[in-house]
Amino acid sequence: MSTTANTIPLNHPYQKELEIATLAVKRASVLTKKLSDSIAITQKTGTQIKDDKSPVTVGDYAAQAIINHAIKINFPEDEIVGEEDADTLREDTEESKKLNWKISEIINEVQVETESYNKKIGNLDDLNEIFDSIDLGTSQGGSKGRYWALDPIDGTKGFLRGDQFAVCLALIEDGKVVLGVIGCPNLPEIILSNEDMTGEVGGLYSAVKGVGSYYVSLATDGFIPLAEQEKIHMTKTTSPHELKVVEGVEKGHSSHSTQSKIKRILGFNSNTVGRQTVNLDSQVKYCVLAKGQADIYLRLPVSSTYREKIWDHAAGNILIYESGGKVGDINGTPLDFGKGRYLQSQGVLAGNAEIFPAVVKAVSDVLNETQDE
Ligand SMILES: Nc1ncnc2c1ncn2[C@@H]1O[C@H](COP(=O)(O)OS(=O)(=O)O)[C@@H](OP(=O)(O)O)[C@H]1O
Ligand SMILES: [Mg+2]
Ligand SMILES: [Mg+2]
Ligand SMILES: [Mg+2]
Repeated sequence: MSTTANTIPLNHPYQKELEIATLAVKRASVLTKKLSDSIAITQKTGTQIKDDKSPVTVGDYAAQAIINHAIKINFPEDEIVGEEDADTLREDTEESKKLNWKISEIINEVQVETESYNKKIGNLDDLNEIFDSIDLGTSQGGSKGRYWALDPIDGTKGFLRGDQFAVCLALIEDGKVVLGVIGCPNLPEIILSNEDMTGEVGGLYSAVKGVGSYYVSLATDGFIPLAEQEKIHMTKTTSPHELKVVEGVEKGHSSHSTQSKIKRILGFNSNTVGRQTVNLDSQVKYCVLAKGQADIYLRLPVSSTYREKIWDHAAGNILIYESGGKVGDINGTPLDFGKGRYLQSQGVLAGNAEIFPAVVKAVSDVLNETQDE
């Protein structure tokens, strides 16, 4: 536990929001971890074809139902910008029936396993309640008022590969993120390189505006007050040989070739680039950065028309700021979460406060050079 732990005020802002968000994300993390483990087992035994997307679909809907319900019963005035809606589930088809059965079964199972949470975040009893809860996620967001941004499973592709994924929830007020909670069910505590990831698997990362960023094992029971969690910090590293970059796995989500050019400008060479790059799906990238296990996150756009969704970055954004880092678009301009369900800007860069200006400069050099070609 951190030596600075006792400096956290017991009555920090957003205490109730943090407790509810934590219990909801934890319950959803238990659920998605079960599904993720079931994919790993069936893949090993060969009983399931690799591109069967049903576990991730069940997980997406079930996790959104659980988290939306927790928000609704505690903060009935708040809106939710959620990734999913229940339109498909309401269809009268055999496929939907099968899916619905699986969704209610796993929700029931997890509610029994985490029964002590029911007092605070309630429970879902029937399918209509589940559909209605999923459909609470239709808010358009914006620059006024209070709403939550939810990605019930971020890193769908990672989930299906048995790699990294995250349950991500953020609270936004007047377009600014004020709280973020990320459950990382498959994330080892120590990330050294693509080949070297060790320690306990499963982490919970939380940040509250003005209070800080914190880590606690997902295996802990219930809500652990921030004073008892580990306070985490970004690095201050600027030395080219010590820098570590996190980037995505999917080449369709970020431009690995542009990122290679940027890394070269930052001083990486062909001998060190492997050790200095860690590829991870989902917002676990922000968590690894906030915990001081990497210094830079590069997400250079592959297409000029793609706009990032707010639920893909809101929780990670506050985690970086509250641990002492910076986040921006390809120009280094802070991300604006008050423009609706999408960001208007392109790409994402994050880094420790010392290295961030050099990253923005390297990105600008590479993008200008590409334009001239
Ligand atoms: N073209 C393109 N560019 C950028 N981002 C895209 C693109 N297409 C999809 N997405 C979104 O990427 C989300 C997953 O991001 P990751 O960080 O996991 O991608 S990566 O595999 O690690 O590169 C993923 O979130 P989930 O759907 O929740 O998995 C998508 O919202
Ligand atoms: Mg996502
Ligand atoms: Mg998702
Ligand atoms: Mg998606």
